[in-house]
Amino acid sequence: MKFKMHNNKQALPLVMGILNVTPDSFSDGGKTVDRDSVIRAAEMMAKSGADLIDIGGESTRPGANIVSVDEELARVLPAMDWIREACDLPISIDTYKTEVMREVLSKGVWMINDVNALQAPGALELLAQHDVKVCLMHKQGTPQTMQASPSYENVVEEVMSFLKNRLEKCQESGLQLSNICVDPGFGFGKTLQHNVELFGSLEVFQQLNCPVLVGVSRKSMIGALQKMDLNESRLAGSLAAAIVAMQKGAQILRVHDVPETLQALRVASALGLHN
Ligand SMILES: Cn1c(SCC(=O)Nc2ccccc2)nc2c(=O)[nH]c(N)nc21
Repeated sequence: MKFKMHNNKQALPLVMGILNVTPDSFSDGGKTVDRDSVIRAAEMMAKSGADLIDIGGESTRPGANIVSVDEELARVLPAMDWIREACDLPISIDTYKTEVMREVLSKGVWMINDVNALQAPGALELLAQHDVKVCLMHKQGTPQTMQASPSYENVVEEVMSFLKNRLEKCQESGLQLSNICVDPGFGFGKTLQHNVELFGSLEVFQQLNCPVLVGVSRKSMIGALQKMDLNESRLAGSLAAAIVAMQKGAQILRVHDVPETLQALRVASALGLHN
C-alpha cells in the first residue's frame, strides 16, 4: 500500500469520507454550506474512523454546472479551515482546475483528487513541484455531456490504457509513483453495463502498481442494481459494493456513509474477505 497513512491500516481499504460543500449537492438534501454543518460532518467522519475527507467546490455529477475558480475557492478554502477545527484527518480536494490546486497546495492539502487526471494546462507541472498525493480518474467527456451516449470498443481496455498513459505522463513530469492512485471513474461517461463490466474486472487495475480508488457510493448504478425506484436509500447497495471492491483489491473507497461502511468492511474482512 503506497499511501502510508497515520494508522497504517493494511487489512482494510482506506475510507475517504465525502463531505459535500457544493450547495446543490442533492445527496445530502441540498443543505447550504455553513461552518457548523461542515464541522459537525467532519467530527462525525473522524469519530467514525474515516482515514481522509474529500471535499469539492464544484459538483462533477452529470449535468452539473461549471463554477468559476473564485467561486470554487470561496467554498473550499473556508471548508479546509473548518475541517481542521474539527479534526486532524488528511484532506483531499476534488478539483480539476490548476488554479484551485495551486491555492489548496499552499494550504497543505494531502491529496488532489482530479476527475480529469491532471490534463488541465499546467496541472502536471504544478504537482511535480509538490510532494502531494494525487488521484488520476478516468472519465469520458465532461460532466455536462458524459452521460449522453457513452461508448467504448472495450471499456476495461480503454480505461486501463488511459490510466497507464496518464501514469506515464506523471512519471515523465517527475511525480513519484508512490504519491499516485488511479480510479476507473464509475459513472463518468459509462452506462450501467460499462460500470458493471469495469467493476467485474477491478483486479486488472492492480497491474498499474499503485493504489486503486473506487467511488460508487450512492451512485445511480447502485440504485439501478438494487432495482429500487429513485428515492429509495442506496445504503445497502453501497455497502455491498464496498465489500466487493475490497475483495477485488481496492485500496481506497470514496463513500458517503463512513460508520456503516467501516462496520461492513470489518465484518467482511473478519469473515474471510480480504483485499
Ligand atoms: C469527485 N468524485 C465523484 S463525484 C460523483 C458522485 O459522487 N456522484 C453521485 C453521488 C451520490 C449520488 C449520485 C451521484 N465521484 C468520484 C469517483 O468515483 N472517484 C473519484 N476519485 N472522485 C469522485
